[in-house]
Amino acid sequence: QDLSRVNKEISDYNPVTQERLNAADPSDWLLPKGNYQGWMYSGLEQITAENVSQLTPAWVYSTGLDSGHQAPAIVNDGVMFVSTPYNHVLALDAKTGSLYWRYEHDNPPDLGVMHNTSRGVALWGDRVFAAGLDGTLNALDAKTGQRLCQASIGDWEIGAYITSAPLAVEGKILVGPSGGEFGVRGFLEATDAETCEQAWRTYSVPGPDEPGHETWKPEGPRPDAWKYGGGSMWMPGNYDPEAKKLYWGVGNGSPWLGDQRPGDNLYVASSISMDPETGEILGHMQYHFNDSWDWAAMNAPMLLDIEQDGQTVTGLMSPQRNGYLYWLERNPEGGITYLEGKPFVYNDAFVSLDQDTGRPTYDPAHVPTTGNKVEYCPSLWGGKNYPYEAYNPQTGMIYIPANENVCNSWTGFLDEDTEPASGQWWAGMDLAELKVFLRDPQEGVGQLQAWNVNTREVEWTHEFGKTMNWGSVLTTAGGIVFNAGTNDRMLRAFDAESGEVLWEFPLNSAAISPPVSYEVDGKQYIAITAGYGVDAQWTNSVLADADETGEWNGDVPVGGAIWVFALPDA
Ligand SMILES: O=C(O)c1cc(C(=O)O)c2c(n1)C(=O)C(=O)c1cc(C(=O)O)[nH]c1-2
Ligand SMILES: [Ca+2]
Repeated sequence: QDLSRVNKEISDYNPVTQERLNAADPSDWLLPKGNYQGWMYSGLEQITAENVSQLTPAWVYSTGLDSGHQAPAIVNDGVMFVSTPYNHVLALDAKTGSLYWRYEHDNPPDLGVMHNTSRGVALWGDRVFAAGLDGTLNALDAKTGQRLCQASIGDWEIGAYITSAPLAVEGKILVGPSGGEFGVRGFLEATDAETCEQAWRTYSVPGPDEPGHETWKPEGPRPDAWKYGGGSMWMPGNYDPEAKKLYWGVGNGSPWLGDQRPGDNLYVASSISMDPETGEILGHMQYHFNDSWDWAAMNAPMLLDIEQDGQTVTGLMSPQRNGYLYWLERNPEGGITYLEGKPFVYNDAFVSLDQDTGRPTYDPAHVPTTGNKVEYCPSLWGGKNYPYEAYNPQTGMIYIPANENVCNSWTGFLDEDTEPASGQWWAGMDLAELKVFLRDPQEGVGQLQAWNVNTREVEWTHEFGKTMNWGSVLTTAGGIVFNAGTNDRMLRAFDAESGEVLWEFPLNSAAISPPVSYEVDGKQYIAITAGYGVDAQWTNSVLADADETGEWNGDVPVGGAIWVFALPDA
């Protein structure tokens, strides 16, 4: 059937090669985070801290859909691709905003998934790869949006839907399904970009005879807990093209209660390195063993150089959902070693981190257990959730979209009535009884924090007040940091050095997608898709309802629109 409506076929499309992906030409935005290292950094410098206050909309395009728009605009040589909730893909002229084509994925009519979002597409050759909530990976003709082939990765009926952006590496398209709340055993799958055939699949929970399987002790209420242990890989990873190593994040354990799956539970709540040819797991850093908070570790660490004992080492950095910022070392063989971890928000469950390994010591009062009501901070959504942090090599700072001051409590139970991986909620807690609250009801929540990579200290913090921050961060060679994601629906520009607010603009809806930058015909653009929904909207309304100060805006408009900004013509 015809899933793509073609308005105007794209002529002379510029095919995407490994060389182009490795080089990350700043006029393009070919990867979810701009480069393989995961920096959310643009080398363009036409828009500067001095002139950013003159930014004006160049064009706006309504997606025609509501709910949470989380995809960055992917831009290849003047052509923009945006994926939406319910898996539409729009191809647009990045300069004018006129539509080339719209692909509407044929999700089953009875599709029901917990997060109906999409975090972007992958480009390879003359194809666009879009995952479906139904668990498919779809290869589209970049010129027309026609579907050329399809792979079945997950199965939404067991809870293995896909929200992640796929990542293209050396002719393979890598993506994993969600399912950490549904008793799905997580995995990452590589699909051949040409044939849509499976190249490899690696489970994040090791099976019998695989290293790490011993961290799933057959001693709890379910001796075979590993079979449905969660650890979904629901965010796109990063890649070291020189060492040819993948870096991916692994999500929470399933169910959420660690005492129902005794042991450390590798590779839940870990960053792992993998061989892109075979999918073999080569190294790991588990941030917190036996995850019991849904804190997960789904965001891959950024690849950057850091200073350690007066030496420059190849490193990894990651502000994790558990509220700690980590400095790690990576070696060419894929090994990952811990250097340091520091809290960027209040965490009451970690008493300390082991100096050599980073392994936390827990305060048992704040570790959820079966049969008990337990309170902990940060909340299950974490000190930050899926939004991307950014790294600016010119300032030497990383910029973290943080949420301080949010805590929660819930009661764990052993669910003996539901089959794991049956598509039914299987987290071992009842969402209807979840209580989300502020540690200090007078204080605000959302922040943008700037940390110096080498001194390992905070340089500045912007506090947004009575709102969460669900916005990914973009930083540029023009000395700017862009961030949206707040309930006042502003897109803001900050001075990258000082944190001063230089510009703000109210979008039609709050934007929870990553801002990006690109260039066409010598002009620099900033693009962001607005469209509030999913957990950002849910947490905001919970906190607005609980607010007693009257300062919390619970009335945020919805609706998807792609916004593109530029400086006025001289
Ligand atoms: O464990 C998982 O498989 C999984 C998947 C997803 C998802 O696919 O969006 C989310 C989460 N967990 C999650 O814990 C979470 O807080 C979350 C927020 C959102 C969102 O889109 O707002 N998705 C997800
Ligand atoms: Ca989860």
